[in-house]
Amino acid sequence: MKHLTGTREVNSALLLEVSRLMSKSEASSGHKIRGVLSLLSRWANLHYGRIMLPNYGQRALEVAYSYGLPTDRIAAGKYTVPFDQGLTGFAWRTGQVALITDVLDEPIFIQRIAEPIEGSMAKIGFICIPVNIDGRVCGVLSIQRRANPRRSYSEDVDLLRIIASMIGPVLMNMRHKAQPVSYLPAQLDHDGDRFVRMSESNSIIGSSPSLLSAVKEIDQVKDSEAPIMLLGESGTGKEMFARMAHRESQRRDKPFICINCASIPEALLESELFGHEKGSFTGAYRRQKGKIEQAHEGTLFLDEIGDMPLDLQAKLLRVLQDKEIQAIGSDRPQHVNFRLITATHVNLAEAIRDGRFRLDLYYRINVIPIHLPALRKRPEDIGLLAQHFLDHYAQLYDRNVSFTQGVYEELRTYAWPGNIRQLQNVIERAVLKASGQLIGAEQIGSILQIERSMHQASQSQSPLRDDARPVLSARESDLYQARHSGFADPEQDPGREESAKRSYMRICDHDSEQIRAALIRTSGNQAQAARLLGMTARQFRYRLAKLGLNEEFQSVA
Ligand SMILES: Nc1ncnc2c1ncn2[C@@H]1O[C@H](COP(=O)(O)OP(=O)(O)OP(=O)(O)O)[C@@H](O)[C@H]1O
Repeated sequence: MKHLTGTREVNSALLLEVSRLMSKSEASSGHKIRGVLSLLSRWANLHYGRIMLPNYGQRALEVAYSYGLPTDRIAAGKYTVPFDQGLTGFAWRTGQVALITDVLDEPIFIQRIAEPIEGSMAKIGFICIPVNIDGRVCGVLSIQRRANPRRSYSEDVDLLRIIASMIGPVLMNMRHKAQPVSYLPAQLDHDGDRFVRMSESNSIIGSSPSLLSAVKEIDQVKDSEAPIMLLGESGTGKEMFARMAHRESQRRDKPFICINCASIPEALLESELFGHEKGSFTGAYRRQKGKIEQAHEGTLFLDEIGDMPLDLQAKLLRVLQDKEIQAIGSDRPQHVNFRLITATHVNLAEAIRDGRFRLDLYYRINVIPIHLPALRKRPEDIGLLAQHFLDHYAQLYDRNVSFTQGVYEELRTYAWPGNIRQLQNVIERAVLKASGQLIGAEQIGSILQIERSMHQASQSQSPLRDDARPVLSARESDLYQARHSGFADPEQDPGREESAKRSYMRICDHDSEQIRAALIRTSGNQAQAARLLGMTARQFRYRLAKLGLNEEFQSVA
């Protein structure tokens, strides 16, 4: 490229290279699109290219492919743009090219979606080009560039229009190839076919009558204020349903606040829920809003409510009755208005009988109980979900892989004690381990064999009941408070961002045998072992230490 200096010369060479890339039959669609974005950055200084695709459930455009953007920020939704906002939203709604030459100077531009170029935000332009399939906008190609006297914006727009027209068919191919069938409540009343083909990641996937009836129940009560209680085994999608209920409600533009009552140390749960005033206890350096207050006007999702300590149950009941909270150390009640969704996998009737759960609270929160079926009870969904996760991980890891026929049979005959989360992990592992383009029944069979033995090992071990709720040392407690008060220095605490992904997990979810087995399988690689068990690296290290396995696995990475 060094000898190419004129814009026209660069563009012609680039287009030639792009068409070569597009015609490679062995390359996956993800590989092709990312390759194009990389060429645009390296050859034409059109940086941080991204293809934004719609998530109809969230009414927003999300990054589907990108070049140069930090993956953790993509995962955190930093670049997500609501349909009705910003330049990207404008291109999406109108089908027109949208362009600004200085992101700092444009009021409609959403600043968070731009990245500095060579350390500076000065004179950065942003271009959004609609990507069409059959004349309809199906996504948006967005790109950043620096002011450059040698490249005019109109030349870049011409180039990007051609590129977008080449990307459209690739996206269409993927749509045809992918089988995920997703359900959106908004489509409930549309004709007899209650499923729509879409690629958005947050959709509820399935076609079984039991799943459909749960979705329908949510749909029927979406605009009511009555509390919903989601009942189901771990990994059946309770949190996903809670999010859907919020997304579909009139509170959708307000916060969705989620807290897992089982995995926050008892001593800290009250402050997490109710907040605290500055100086109300050691380490309370400033006022901290509790989750209930954060959920004001939105939805509060209390996961594993069955594990809430009795004294807090009484306080929660009062909040539900009076619609007021009082932060720790405060004498001023504060009005709150939120929709409550709770979830539990424990039998609350038993907990009430044993005196571990208040009957009056149970009546208050169990107004709309919704049962989420275990995966083994709806085997017809397994194939759809497996295909959906295959598609997702093939894109994520840029692998061009598909299943052979026998795989579905293999998957259907397994009991899935960990439900959809377990299926998701199994497919992710299969994609990562695939050596060719086909994933066969044998490969899935051997992964399931390991799953079986892990499950048996966990059944035969006494569950780590005492550790079900993490107990923190005084120092850990201080660190926790500091972190959650927003005072921890991220440099000192690299796990902070990571922990935001999946805030808490119970230590008994993965006992020492599972952790040992995962480490053995990954030859001691803790990051991979964490992934196998569906944990973040930080959660994994925490459990390793808590289970006293640190020394045993000290020497491995
Ligand atoms: N119907 C579904 N379609 C697609 N993905 C699903 C579905 N249900 C669950 N999942 C996926 O399975 C995983 C587990 O779901 P989720 O966390 O909502 O389950 P849960 O019941 O809340 O689990 P836990 O009780 O352990 O917290 C998530 O990654 C979620 O995206």
